[in-house]
Amino acid sequence: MNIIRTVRSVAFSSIPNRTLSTTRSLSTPSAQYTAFEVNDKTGIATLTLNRPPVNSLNLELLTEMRNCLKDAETNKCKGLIITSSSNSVFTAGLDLLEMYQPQDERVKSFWTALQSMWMELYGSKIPTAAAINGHAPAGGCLIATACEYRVMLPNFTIGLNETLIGIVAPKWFVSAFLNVVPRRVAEQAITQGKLFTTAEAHHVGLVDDVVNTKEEAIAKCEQFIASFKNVNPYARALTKQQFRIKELQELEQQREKDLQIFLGLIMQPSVQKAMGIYLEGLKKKSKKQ
Ligand SMILES: CCCCCCCCCC/C=C\CC(=O)SCCNC(=O)CCNC(=O)[C@H](O)C(C)(C)COP(=O)(O)OP(=O)(O)OC[C@H]1O[C@@H](n2cnc3c(N)ncnc32)[C@H](O)[C@@H]1OP(=O)(O)O
Repeated sequence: MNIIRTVRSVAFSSIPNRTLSTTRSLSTPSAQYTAFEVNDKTGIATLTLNRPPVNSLNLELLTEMRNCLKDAETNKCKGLIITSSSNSVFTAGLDLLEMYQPQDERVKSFWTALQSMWMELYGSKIPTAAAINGHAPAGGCLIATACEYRVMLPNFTIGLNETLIGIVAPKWFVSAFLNVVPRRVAEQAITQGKLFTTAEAHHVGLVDDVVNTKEEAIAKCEQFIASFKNVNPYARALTKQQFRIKELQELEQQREKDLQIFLGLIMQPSVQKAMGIYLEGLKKKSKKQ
């Protein structure tokens, strides 16, 4: 696999136009699981999740994602695309190992990092798009629905499958899902823990477009971001905020309560048992392959 490096704090306005190389990626020693590149010509940033084998979202990956999101906004990038370095998994969602038999302080930091990353992405002032080039269960779906636009490759799955693991998708997971699919579809799917195939997701509006390759997916995201080229960025950001402020304020005001509810739920012996069985099943399946 290519080693992807990360750019930090590169002001887009300070990047000269270059004809040969059109992306800039600098390394920072702290970035382990993400690549962050800014296209010199378009000003669009791409955040690539790179934590093999399945990009499961642990504390470190979530923290890196948040830093990249902040950088994209601070550096006035024209938009942000999130994708994966894997050919088959966008992200497998939250790292179950962070929640199974967890250490007290770490699991608190983990959930707090998830809240922060989500608020940064959902509330981002710049246009955001997900190029979903693989499976996107649970936390993967959360990231996709926090973006303004989603394009997906065929024959993968996406959805909030928490109930199948014996856990509950918090309200803010559900509210972002509700932005993109009708309430009746959402209630049925989330209570069932349904994972939609790409075709089903497209049918219900969970994804906006379906294309065959990652390159086409990135191009679609770029087109979406370019569709704002004649729109005042400040007016756009304030307008977007009007649509999203309620969920953001709700979580901001209830962060501690949300954390305590999360801890209370995952620390229940029955939930730990269900998670253990689920993880065991994943490991058995993985060994058979
Ligand atoms: C009232 C309000 C209350 C609120 C309370 C809050 C409660 C908590 C809410 C938590 C919310 C979020 C939930 C999540 O995001 S949980 C994660 C859900 N994810 C999944 O179910 C996906 C599981 N994975 C898969 O289905 C598959 O891995 C895949 C993504 C389809 C990819 O398949 P694959 O064949 O390519 O890879 P596979 O062989 O299965 O896996 C390779 C190794 O990776 C391990 N693994 C997979 N997923 C995870 C994961 N999410 N976390 C940790 N580890 C994972 C897998 O076990 C294999 O490991 P190994 O190689 O055997 O060691």
